[in-house]
Amino acid sequence: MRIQLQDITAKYLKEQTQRKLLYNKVQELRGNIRVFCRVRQDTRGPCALQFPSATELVVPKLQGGTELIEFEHCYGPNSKQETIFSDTRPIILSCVDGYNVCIIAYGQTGSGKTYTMMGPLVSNVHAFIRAYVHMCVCACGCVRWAVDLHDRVVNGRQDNPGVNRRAVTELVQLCAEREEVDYEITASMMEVYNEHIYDLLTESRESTLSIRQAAGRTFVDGAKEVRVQTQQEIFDVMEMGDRNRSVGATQMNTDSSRSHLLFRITVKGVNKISKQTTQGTLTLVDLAGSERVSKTDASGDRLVEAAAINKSLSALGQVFKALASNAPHVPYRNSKLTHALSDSLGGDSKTAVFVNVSPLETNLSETLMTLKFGQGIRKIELGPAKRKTGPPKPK
Ligand SMILES: Nc1ncnc2c1ncn2[C@@H]1O[C@H](COP(=O)(O)OP(=O)(O)OP(=O)(O)O)[C@@H](O)[C@H]1O
Repeated sequence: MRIQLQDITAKYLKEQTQRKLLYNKVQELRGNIRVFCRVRQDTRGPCALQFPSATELVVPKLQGGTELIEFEHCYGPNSKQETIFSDTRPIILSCVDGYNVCIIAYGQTGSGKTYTMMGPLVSNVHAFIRAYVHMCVCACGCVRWAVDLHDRVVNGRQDNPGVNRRAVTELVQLCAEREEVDYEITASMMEVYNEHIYDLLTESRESTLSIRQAAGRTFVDGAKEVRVQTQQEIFDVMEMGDRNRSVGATQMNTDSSRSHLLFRITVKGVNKISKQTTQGTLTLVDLAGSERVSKTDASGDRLVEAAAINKSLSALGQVFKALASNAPHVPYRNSKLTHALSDSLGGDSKTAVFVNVSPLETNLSETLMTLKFGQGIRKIELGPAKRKTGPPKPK
């Protein structure tokens, strides 16, 4: 009887390992780094881009003529948030399996990065007016309903969530489905602002965080890690950090994010039967907008911010370029952003990049620059990702 049980357990573990390897192989064949293009909706003018197929877009060139550009998927202005997430969903399972996964939104200021990652933000005034009207309408007894409605209106992100919330929902669900594994999930949230890393989960902005290396891993030292269990707990952490983010008005976007946002979820698993351990991370990155200083009319603090943003984005471009050319040295340390992401970019991880662009003709030169950046990343052929597993934990 005992031998029979051991046999079944061994068979089960073998099959489980084979499933993970097979799944990873499928992901690798599709590419460890995938680039998607999203063109935002903008009612201020017609869309200057065309979409001949799901993977192609045609852009007018500045000097005349057009250019056909290909991505893993091109999402037009009417694409829904759930469609945007559908291509990214499969790599979330890789994180649960013990790989580092990184999802990045890149693009010009106001091109829809935060919309893609977080979801729409209902402006405070708009939200207040709508909530007030609903409160009045509901004053005759349905207070509870009115309060619920108010909460939903204030946070449009709950109604039409972006990649971040959908990724969290998927991750929590996948962990729950694996009854044979005990998972410990922690969340941290940081921003890189003016080449300094700030912990968004602590209120003080007096101290900055530094990056360290230990046991072959690069990590942000001292970043607060919050133990979380449910989807709602992760959303609460996200909202807490989001409130502390540096936001400023630029001429291109009144709610412009002036920092790079890094939301990291670490998933540690211990298989109850084999005691094998895994550790994967899911890093969700909403980059600050790339912008031409002249166009945004930046001065003073905004100018300093713009210079720091452009410097770190160009460092990110250099990292992708080095990876694309298989260079022996990848300059991760050229900026705080790339240094903090070094474990999540490169051969050891799986990355999805959304290049966000505007549909308007007035933004064509930035759109072309963004698309070129995305094309550069597409050239990268990353080696097989390494799964982070550990020996069985002692009983
Ligand atoms: N696909 C979309 N559909 C409708 N509205 C959108 C879409 N994408 C963006 N917007 C709207 O455009 C505005 C700018 O978007 P968002 O703040 O996401 O840009 P961003 O790229 O994050 O800008 P920044 O780099 O300045 O932070 C917001 O009001 C947002 O609601």
